[in-house]
Parts: sequence; structure tokens; C-alpha cells
Amino acid sequence: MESSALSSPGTGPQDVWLSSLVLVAACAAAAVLWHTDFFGGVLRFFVLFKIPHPPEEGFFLGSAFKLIRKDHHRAFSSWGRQLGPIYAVRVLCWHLVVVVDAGMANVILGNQEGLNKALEPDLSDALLSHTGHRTMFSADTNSPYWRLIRKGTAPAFISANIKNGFPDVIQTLAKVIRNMSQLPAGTALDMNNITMRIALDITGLVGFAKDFETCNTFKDADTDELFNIVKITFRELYSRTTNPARKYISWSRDAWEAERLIKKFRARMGELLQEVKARGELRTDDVSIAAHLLRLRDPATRQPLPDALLAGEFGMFFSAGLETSGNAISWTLYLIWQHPEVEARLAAELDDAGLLVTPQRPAPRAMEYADLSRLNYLSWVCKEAMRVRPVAATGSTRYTKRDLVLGGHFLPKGTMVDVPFYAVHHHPCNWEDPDAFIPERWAEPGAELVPEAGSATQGPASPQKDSSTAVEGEQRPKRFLPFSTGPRQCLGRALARILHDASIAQLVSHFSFQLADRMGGPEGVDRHEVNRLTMQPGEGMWMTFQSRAHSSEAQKPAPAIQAQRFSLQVRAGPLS
Ligand code: HEM
Repeated sequence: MESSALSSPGTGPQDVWLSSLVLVAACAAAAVLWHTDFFGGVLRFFVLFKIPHPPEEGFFLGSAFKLIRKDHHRAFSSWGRQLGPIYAVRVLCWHLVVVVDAGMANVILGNQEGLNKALEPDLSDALLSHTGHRTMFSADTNSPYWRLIRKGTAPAFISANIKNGFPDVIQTLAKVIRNMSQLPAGTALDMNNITMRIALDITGLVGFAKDFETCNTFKDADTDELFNIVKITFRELYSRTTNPARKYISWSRDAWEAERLIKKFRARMGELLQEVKARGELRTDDVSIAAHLLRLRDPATRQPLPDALLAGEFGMFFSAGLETSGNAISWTLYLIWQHPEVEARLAAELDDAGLLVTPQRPAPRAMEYADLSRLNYLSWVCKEAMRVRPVAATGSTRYTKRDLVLGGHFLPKGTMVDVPFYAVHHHPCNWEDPDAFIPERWAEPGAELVPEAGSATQGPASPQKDSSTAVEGEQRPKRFLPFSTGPRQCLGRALARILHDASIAQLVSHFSFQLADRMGGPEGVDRHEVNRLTMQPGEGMWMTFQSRAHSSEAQKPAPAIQAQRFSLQVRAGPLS
């Protein structure tokens, strides 16, 4: 019996080996699946279906076609209105959870421990990294590297240090105004090109003590100009999100050219680093971004950071500040044109401050740093423009590092959550009359925060204002998020605000702008609006301008200041 049992099928020594092998292979496969988060992916796939999805989502591809559209930020916004403040979109078997309620957005962006910035490193670092190392923009929030760079460069952006750079801001703007004044009346200029030049030269001067001199003349930009390189490479990086194969196979001329420019951008940043180093010993009063980066020491070795890392960080600061600032100024000029009463009230404020050019005052006094805090209406207009047209329209994404319940929904660990800033700014649960451009809404102190319950300015109640949306240490969440919020919020926002507000003040002080006919009116602007990493006017922002020194039209007396909020005259219907 014994021998027959031993020799029965499946129990011989070969079978024991075979079974062990199968067991080991199964364990190895399970380990690989565990390691690659396969089981988590399966769990998320089923659990996240419980969150509302757009009804028109396709069975196989989900919302893929909507998400790769150039106006996907508007789709996020209309889904938010249709589905409520938290919903999900699917592509194949992957879900992206989207939150548009300000309270929930603050939980996602403000949380340091449980969430991490979700960025495809290839995307941003293809442009920036010289070593394959992540730059600060996409490094892990809990990594010593991110903390080192963030903490080490933050002092460059405190107001006392930014103030030092204000004369450079004014000098750059003076060059632009001089060049514009010399152009024949009626000339149409692509103001988006000009505002990019302004952003480039000011970031160069304030951050790196380097004048790129693109505002010296308005010669047609060739591809060597950094803002052009950044524009083309950003377009390519965005194309790679929808078609990752482009990284490996540059089958189109565009992709090949972009790859060449990506290399060129890195080379230019390397040269800039060498130029800064060649200036010799850093002065103790040098508070530029470059000086702060050069002073950093590797905590382990106490040695300066290697050149390749530093050049990557130089590139990161340029690309973070350039398109964002340049496009933001363009959108503000456009919105001012669209709202003549806003222009008139802004001109009146600049006039009262002695900054407006008039036939009687062709050379007004120079703008000072302190003017920025005195010009209240200017600041309202600029904030409102950043609310209505936030350039980081797609927003910011985070991974949940542990299970989370948000707005009554269970989000398993590893869920990707997006906070689309355009949709947050345009959702009625956060803002009253959200599509309208109303600078006066900023008269309310604390307008950037969700209003207190029961306050007169509280918008329609959000169905999701429960304890799960409260942020620790802050009772009222932020609903104004052009620069995001939390530990990863824009580091350069103080510089960005000064660059933006001073540019608007100086340009509007000297000129009255009109949208050029070739733009096709507001419908044409909306039609060409494109969101590739930043929301931008796809065909430029062509405008004509009249000097206020000659024009009686530009000097129309300002109407009495409007106390009511909804009486502004608008050149087109509300944005949607
Ligand atoms: C209107 C202009 C700007 C806008 C709207 C803007 C917006 C943003 C946004 C939305 C983020 C991502 C935040 C997040 O992921 O939660 C960001 C990050 C960043 N921005 Fe800006 N930005 C602007 C200008 C600038 C400028 C001028 C600089 C510096 C020269 C700058 C430097 C940075 C840096 C270094 C980060 C990465 C911060 C980190 O990951 O810790 N930005 N910005």
C-alpha cells in the first residue's frame, strides 16, 4: 500500500519539485504584483466607480478624448457643475478623482503627510534635469532634496528681497513702453509675445542678475529666445502626456525640433550657471535665486551641489515663472479691454496716484514699490483676472498615500486626485456669480477665503462643507488658488504678483488697449484658447493701443465708482 501510495500520480519527487517551483513562481508573481501595486489598482478600479462619473463616458476609453482636448479645463468645470464638487473621470481602467469644492481642495493640497505631489517625472524633468534627477518641482514632498531646495531658496522671495529687484522691474517696463511709444499709431502687437519678454527679462534680472535684453527691441523672436524655447518644449511635453511614445520616436518634425530645443534649453541653463559662477565670490547681500542656490550645501557631504543639479534648478525656476507670468499678464490686459468700466476706474486710480499719462502730464512720476500696496483697485483687478483666467487651469494633482474619506467617498491609498483651479474658481459652491469678472468682490476683507457660514457674501451653500473638509489650524479654506496652497504652493508667488501688478499698472498708465480685429473678438479668443501646461491664448493676444498722452478717447473721465457689484459693462457675454 505504502509503495503504491508513494508511486501514485502527483506525489513523485519530480512532482514535489514541480509543485515547489509553481509555488515559488506564484509567490514571485504575487510579490511583483504587490510591488507594482496591481492589487491596489484592482481595488481602486472597482471602488472608485462609486464616485459619480460623466454620463457620456465611453465604455472602453472613458473620458480620454475629452481629457486630451485643448480646453479640458472647461470640461472639468462643466462636469463639476453637473456632477457636484467631487467626481471621477476614467481612462481605460484608471480613475482620476477630481475635487472642485474649495474645502476639499484644501484638504488635498494642504496635507503634508498623507498625500504627495503626483507628477510624471519625465514630463517636467525632460526639460529640466541634466542628470535624470528630479528637480524641486517634481521631487517627493517628503524628500530631503525637496526640503533643501525649497527652504534654501525661499528667502529669495521674501518681500524685503523682492523689493530690491523692483528698480529692475520698472526699468524693464520702461523699455517696453519706450519701444511701444515709437511704433506708428494703430500698430497691432502680439501682447502675449511682449508679456513673455517682460517675464523673461524680469525673472532673469531679479532672480539671476542677468539681463536677457529681449525687451530692448521687439525684433521678431527667433527660436533662441528662452521664452520661445520654453513655449515649444512645453507644447512637446504636453504632447507627450497624450502620446508617451513621442519621447522615444520623434517621427514628426515638430517632435524632433522640440527635442533639439529641450537640449538647447539645458545648454543655456548650464551656460547661465557658469556665467553666475564666473562672477566670483558671492556677496553676502546677494539675495537672488541664483545666489541662494549656489550657497546650498549637500547635508551629507557639506559640499556645494553639483553643477548638473544646479543647472536643472535654474531651468526649473525659469520654466515655472515664464509662461505662467507672461500668460497671466496677457489675460489681464484682455479682461481689462473686455470691461471698459474697469479700465476707466483703474485709470482713475492711477491718475489719483500721479501715475497716469495724460496730455497735461505726459511724463508722470516713476512708480515705486510702495505704490503696489496703495493701489487697491489695481490689486482687485489683478486678483480677479487670476481668478477668472487662472493660468495653471488644470491645477495640481496628488496621490493619496493612505486610505482617505473625502466628501463622503472612500479613496483607497494610491488614488490620484486633481484640483483643477479653473473649475474651482468657476464653481458656484465657491464663488457667487463665478463666471463674471467683478473686481469689486475683492473689496471684502478675506475674500480669498471661503466666507463664514451665514455671511452676506456666502455663495450658494456647498453640499460638502462637512468636517472632512476642514484643514487643520485653518477654519476657512482658501477658494482663490491661482498659486495653489499648502506646502507645494508656488514658491515664486510674491515675485509673480509684483511682476504682474507692476506690468498692468505701467502698461495701463501709458496706453489704452483694444483687441485687434484679427483676434475675431471674444469668441475668437475663446476659440483659440489652449491649455498646454498653462492656459494661454493659442494664437497670441494681438492688440492695438493708443497712447494716453495723445488720445482724448483714452482720457474719458472715469465714471463714479460703482458700489454695486453687478453693473459692469461687458464687451461680450460672460465666460463659461
Ligand atoms: C502668475 C504667475 C505664476 C503662477 C500662476 C504660478 C503658479 C504655480 C502653481 C499652480 C504651482 C504648483 C503648485 C502645486 O503643485 O500645488 C507653482 C509651483 C512653483 N512655482 Fe509658480 N507660478 C507663477 C510664477 C512663478 C514665478 C515667477 C516663479 C519663480 C521665478 C515660480 C516658481 C515656482 C516654483 C519653484 C514652484 C514649485 C514649488 C514646489 O514644488 O515646492 N512661479 N506655481
